[in-house]
Amino acid sequence: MRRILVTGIAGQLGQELQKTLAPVGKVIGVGRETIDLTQPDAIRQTINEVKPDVVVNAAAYTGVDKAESELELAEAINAIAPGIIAQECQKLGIPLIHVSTDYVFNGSQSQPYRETDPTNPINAYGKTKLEGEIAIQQNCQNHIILRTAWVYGVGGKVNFVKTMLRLGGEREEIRVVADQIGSPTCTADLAGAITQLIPKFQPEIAGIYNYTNSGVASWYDFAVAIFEEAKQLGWNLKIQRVIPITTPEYPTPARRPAYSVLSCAKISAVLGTYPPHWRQGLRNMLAELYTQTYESTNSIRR
Ligand SMILES: NC(=O)C1=CN([C@@H]2O[C@H](COP(=O)(O)OP(=O)(O)OC[C@H]3O[C@@H](n4cnc5c(N)ncnc54)[C@H](O)[C@@H]3O)[C@@H](O)[C@H]2O)C=CC1
Repeated sequence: MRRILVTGIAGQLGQELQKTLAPVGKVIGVGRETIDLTQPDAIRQTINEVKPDVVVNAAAYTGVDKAESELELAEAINAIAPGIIAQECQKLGIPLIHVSTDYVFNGSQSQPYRETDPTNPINAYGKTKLEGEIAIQQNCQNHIILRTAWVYGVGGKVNFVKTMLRLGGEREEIRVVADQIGSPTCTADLAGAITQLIPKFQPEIAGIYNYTNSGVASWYDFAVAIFEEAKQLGWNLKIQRVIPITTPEYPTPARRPAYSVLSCAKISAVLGTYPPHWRQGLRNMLAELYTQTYESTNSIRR
């Protein structure tokens, strides 16, 4: 049976991969305690001990704002570590599937970014992720770099959906940025795509791919949809009004691209299907989260 080493197993994507990858191989999931990506020797040692048939790198420094002041740490995890993983995969002759981001682009385009469009990150996180992509391309022939965006999942400790549900339970009114456009992407669909890619991998398909859910939204649209769908499920929320605001009205340490829609035509040709619409992904995620949240409350009551 194929052995799949997954880094970042405790992250929102990692947790989903643990579930979805089971039918295509034996998952060896490692978290920060087993393989600290700031330690090159630990990376080399773990890969050589596990002897995987494929590596999925789902670990990353994902604090977009904190990366502005912790550049060295972000670089170690997002730029240097992927290069070392890539070297080990190359030595073993195995494929590496690595997850990257829409933040490699500056967001000035008004049509979906294709894999070949010029990169130009506008924040520290995006720069470190781009450096990681380059390190992989230079060190491992059999790579898939999967760029995604606006990721959320049931397993995440913090993500936009969970933040909205918390705030929506506390407040009647909330202000959300309406001038940044992207495609909210649920980990279940992203992990599903990675799961499909693994058995299909051949050296001829190596390269960069975009994968997000279909359709576009602003953070404001996304928030409105979260509340609509959650209320339909019976979620207990106070929220009455979502107010659209502009990016300058919600200043953050890191700049964010205004437009980060990614074209998924290339990966759809490989998978034989387009990604589901983001609203469907959201509906599925909320249904699962609702069951988890309210089932555990019921069991406490009992
Ligand atoms: N969350 C998002 O909106 C987006 C995420 N991505 C990318 O998707 C991938 C998955 O991200 P998420 O699951 O959302 O992130 P996450 O923050 O939920 O998980 C990242 C994982 O990496 C691990 N990690 C951090 N530092 C480490 C270290 N020094 N050594 C070992 N492990 C370490 C963390 O413990 C965590 O489990 C990442 O490559 C991220 O850059 C891309 C676009 C958007």
